[in-house]
Amino acid sequence: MSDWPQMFEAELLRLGLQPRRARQLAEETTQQAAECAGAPADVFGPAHLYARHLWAELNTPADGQRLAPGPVLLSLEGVGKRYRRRTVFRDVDLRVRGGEVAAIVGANGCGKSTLLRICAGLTRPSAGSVRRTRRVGFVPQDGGTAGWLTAEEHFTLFGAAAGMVPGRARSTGVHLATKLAWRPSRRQPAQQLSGGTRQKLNLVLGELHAPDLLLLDEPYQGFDQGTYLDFWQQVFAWRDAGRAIVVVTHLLHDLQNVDHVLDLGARS
Ligand SMILES: Nc1ncnc2c1ncn2[C@@H]1O[C@H](COP(=O)(O)OP(=O)(O)OP(=O)(O)O)[C@@H](O)[C@H]1O
Repeated sequence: MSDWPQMFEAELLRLGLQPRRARQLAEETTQQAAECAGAPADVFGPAHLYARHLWAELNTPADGQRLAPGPVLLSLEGVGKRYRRRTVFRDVDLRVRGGEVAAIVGANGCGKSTLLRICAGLTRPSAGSVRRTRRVGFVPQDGGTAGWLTAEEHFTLFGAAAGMVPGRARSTGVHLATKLAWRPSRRQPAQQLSGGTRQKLNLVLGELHAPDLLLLDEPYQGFDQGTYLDFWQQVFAWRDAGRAIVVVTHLLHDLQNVDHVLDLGARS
C-alpha cells in the first residue's frame, strides 16, 4: 500500500490545516482516486503538490464574501471590427477587473466570438485598443482538443506549454474536472467523449495554468442541467478568487449575477 495518503495528510498539517479536516480530505482524495481506478499518485500527482493546490483553494474566500474588485485585467477602448467593407461592430468599450464577471450577449452573427477572440489577442481589431493581463485562459466555442489524445494526455500537453511538470498538470486537470462532476477515464480518447464532456475538457484546459483572466465562448453547450449549474457555480468561485471572467452567452437568464453585460446586438 502506498504512503501517498499519509504524505498528503502530513503536508496539509504542515500547511496548518486542522487534523480532522486533513484526515477527511485524505480519505476523500483516496476515494476519488479509487473511483478513477488509479493509485492517488497516478491520478493526482505528487502528494505534497496536490496538498498545496488544495490548500490554496481552501484559502479562497467562501461564497457570499465578495472581495472588492481588483485591478483592471481587461480593457477595451473604442474597439471595432470590419471584414472587408462590412462593419461587424464599432466603438466597444469594456473594463473588467479581478473579481468581476462580464457577459457578452447579442443575436447570432453580431460578433460575440469575434470580440472574445480580440480580447484573447487571437484576432486583430480594426480600430481601438486592447489591454489585458498576461495570464489569459481562452475556451473556444468548439474544437481545441485532439481526438486521439486522452484527457490526461491533454492535461500533460497543455500543462507543458504553460511550464507545468507532468504530475502537476495531471493532478490539477483531474482536480478541476471533478469540480465539473467529471471523472476523466485514463484510456478513453477525446473523440469518444460526449459533446458535453469534451466541452468540460476544453474548460479544464482553459483553466489549467491558473489564468487571471478567463475568456469563455458559450462553454456549456451540451451540458446537462446539473452540470450547467455547476458551471455557473464555478464561474462565481473563480470570480470570488479574484479572477476576471468574460462569458459569451445567448441565454439571458445567465445574467442576473454578472457585473457587466455588453449587448453587441443592441449596438448594430
Ligand atoms: N474570418 C472571417 N472573415 C470574414 N467574416 C467573418 C470572419 N469571422 C467572422 N466573420 C463574420 O463576422 C460576423 C460575426 O461573427 P461571430 O462568429 O463573431 O458572431 P457571433 O455573434 O459569435 O455568432 P453566433 O452567435 O452565431 O456564435 C459574422 O457575420 C461572420 O460571418
